[in-house]
Amino acid sequence: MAPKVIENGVHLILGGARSGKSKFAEDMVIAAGGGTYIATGRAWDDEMADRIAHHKQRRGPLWATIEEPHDLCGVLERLDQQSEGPVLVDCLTLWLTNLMIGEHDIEAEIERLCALLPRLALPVLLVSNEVGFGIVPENAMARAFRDHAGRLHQRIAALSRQVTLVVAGIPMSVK
Ligand SMILES: Nc1nc2c(ncn2[C@@H]2O[C@H](COP(=O)(O)OP(=O)(O)OP(=O)(O)O)[C@@H](O)[C@H]2O)c(=O)[nH]1
Repeated sequence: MAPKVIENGVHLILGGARSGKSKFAEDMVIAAGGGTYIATGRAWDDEMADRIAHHKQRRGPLWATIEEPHDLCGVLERLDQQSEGPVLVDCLTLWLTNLMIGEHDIEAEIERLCALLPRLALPVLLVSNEVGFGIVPENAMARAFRDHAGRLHQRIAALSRQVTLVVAGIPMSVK
């Protein structure tokens, strides 16, 4: 069950694929009367396009949606000047994937995000995939991704007011 009140500051929401992490975060924003959804995902094939259409339909009219695969910090900075409502970012791991594919400077982007988040007046919910529980991936890019994600989560968790791990649809409070 989602907490009824969204507190100021950052709330990191972790979970595996199809763990219910997005629904948990969305329910919190809906309970607060709506907000802005920042989608970092892209419709790279028909299956993802179907999923995105399903997500849009599920969210309904309480939301403003911004689709931004790379410049997450730029969008957050603009929103912080324009609105007061909660912002949900879904998800950090797709943002990392997009940065890796686009050969961006990942460490610099992580530094930029970690410097920005504590300065925001907006309540921000950050959804991300916990990818570190499995065996060591065979290919180098997957290992680099897993390592970037693990380090990013540690940095974000340290500055977050709340951290929740969603397991099989059940939110577990970590911080
Ligand atoms: N471009 C775009 N992407 C979206 C939109 N809505 C959702 N997404 C993307 O869809 C992704 C979630 O897709 P799924 O694979 O279905 O869900 P999941 O996160 O694995 O599942 P849960 O753990 O249950 O949340 C999010 O990370 C978003 O980036 C949208 O309106 N536009």
